[in-house]
Amino acid sequence: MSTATCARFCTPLTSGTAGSTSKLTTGNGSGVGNMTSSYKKKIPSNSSSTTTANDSSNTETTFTFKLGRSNGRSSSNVASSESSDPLESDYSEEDPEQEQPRPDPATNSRSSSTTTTTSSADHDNDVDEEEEEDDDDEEEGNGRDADDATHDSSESIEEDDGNETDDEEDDDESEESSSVQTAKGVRKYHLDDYQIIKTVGTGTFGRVCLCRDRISEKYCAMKILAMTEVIRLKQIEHVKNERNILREIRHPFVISLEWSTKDDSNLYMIFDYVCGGELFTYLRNAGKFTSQTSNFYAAEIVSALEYLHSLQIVYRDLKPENLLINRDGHLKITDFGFAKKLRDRTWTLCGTPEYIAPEIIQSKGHNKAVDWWALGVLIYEMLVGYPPFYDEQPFGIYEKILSGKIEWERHMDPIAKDLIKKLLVNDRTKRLGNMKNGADDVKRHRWFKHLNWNDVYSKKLKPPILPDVHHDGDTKNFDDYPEKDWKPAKAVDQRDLQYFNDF
Ligand SMILES: Nc1ncnc2c1ncn2[C@@H]1O[C@H](COP(=O)(O)OP(=O)(O)OP(=O)(O)O)[C@@H](O)[C@H]1O
Repeated sequence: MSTATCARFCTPLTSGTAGSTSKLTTGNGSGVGNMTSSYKKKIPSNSSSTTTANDSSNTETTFTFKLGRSNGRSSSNVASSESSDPLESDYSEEDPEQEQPRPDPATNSRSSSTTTTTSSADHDNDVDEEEEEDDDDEEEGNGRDADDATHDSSESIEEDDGNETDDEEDDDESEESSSVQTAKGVRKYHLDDYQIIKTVGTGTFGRVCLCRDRISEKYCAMKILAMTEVIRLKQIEHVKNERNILREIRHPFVISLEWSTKDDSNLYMIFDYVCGGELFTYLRNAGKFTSQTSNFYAAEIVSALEYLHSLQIVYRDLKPENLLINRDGHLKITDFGFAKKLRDRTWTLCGTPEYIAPEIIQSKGHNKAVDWWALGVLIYEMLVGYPPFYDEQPFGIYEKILSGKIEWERHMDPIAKDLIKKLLVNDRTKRLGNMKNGADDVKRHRWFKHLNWNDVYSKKLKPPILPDVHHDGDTKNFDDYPEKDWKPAKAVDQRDLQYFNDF
């Protein structure tokens, strides 16, 4: 994500009203326009065939949506809270001009994002209904998810986080000085250890910079999130989830969090620097990938999803923008801002319109199955060059997702097509990856039959693309962001700082 405007938008998903744009400028957005135009050209005006791949449930759900700037790259969505917290009340901004969805299949880039939530009444109904039909639920416990719109306040966040991933000892230490982190047991970290070199990406709340660790001399990426923005956009829970989950995980195809801290204005997360840039860029430059190339990336994602799901973590934001290519050509999944540790289904509507699963739109509660749906969308997009459900407006995208109709290219690899069809099944109890054999069903699909999955995990497969980089700190694969655009974030007061006590 390297766009000028906010990459995440929140929209309450409630009956009958239309939301509007919330424009959040955080950078200059250079380098995105080309992507947009090449994407536009690739949206077909008609297709060779259309099939219905699933049970195409009807829905009478009406929703509001918030429009952001279309720029060829999708914006992530965030879940909006219906909390009465005054800190959160100014988030939505009305824009009557944007009220009507205007589906136009022949145009444009990936749509901007939305954020939606559902009413508590709906949730209650859904719980009963879904518990009967979803055979994957039992293993995820009985607790109602803290992302439920009615519980999406900062209070519930803290309760949730405390039970799930927090290490109290670490929290105390980082709170005191923001210079000590004991997870590795050997080093005292301090922000001054990091020399900021250059901005390589922007996000909803701030930016990601290339840094040099003065102690180890390693390059790393520092994600800087302005606390005022995190609070204003009601993303306290998601940001804490992100940090807590990242602290828990380690996998070859998942970004590694080295350290995190805060001061009185920003939250900081230090990651390995992945110098190859986003898969999105390579895909847009190539137009589409071969079946072999798509297979390679899909296999690494399957390996990562299997790992995350084994920890009851649902990722919820799979898309080419969040897949970085390392210098060795292997993937690193980044941006765990929507990741969620499951105890049961979760209800918050978040994700990116083109990648959202039907059960999210229908507010049925959702679980790991949403990641397998998104994998189907991703494989399609890699092979075809654009996503299977496309419209200028999120509303139109949602309609297409729910219709279950997929347009297929005539010359598409039939085995890959078969896998996509089995992933893009509306009924999640019949979706590959979400049935009783879990990820094994995906791994055993014919499209992957040539693979040794241990070799995949051990990075023994030959990467199809090696990024053009000259050294580990090379930034040529990232857009340029004028550094003078950045103003120091405002310090938050003591009361607001408490929201981040355990960060
Ligand atoms: N470890 C990394 N190495 C190199 N670049 C990175 C790294 N992490 C993030 N980036 C770059 O910065 C961009 C923004 O990162 P990220 O998506 O994590 O931020 P975000 O604030 O969560 O964004 P969003 O608001 O879109 O969710 C990425 O798309 C990527 O281009």
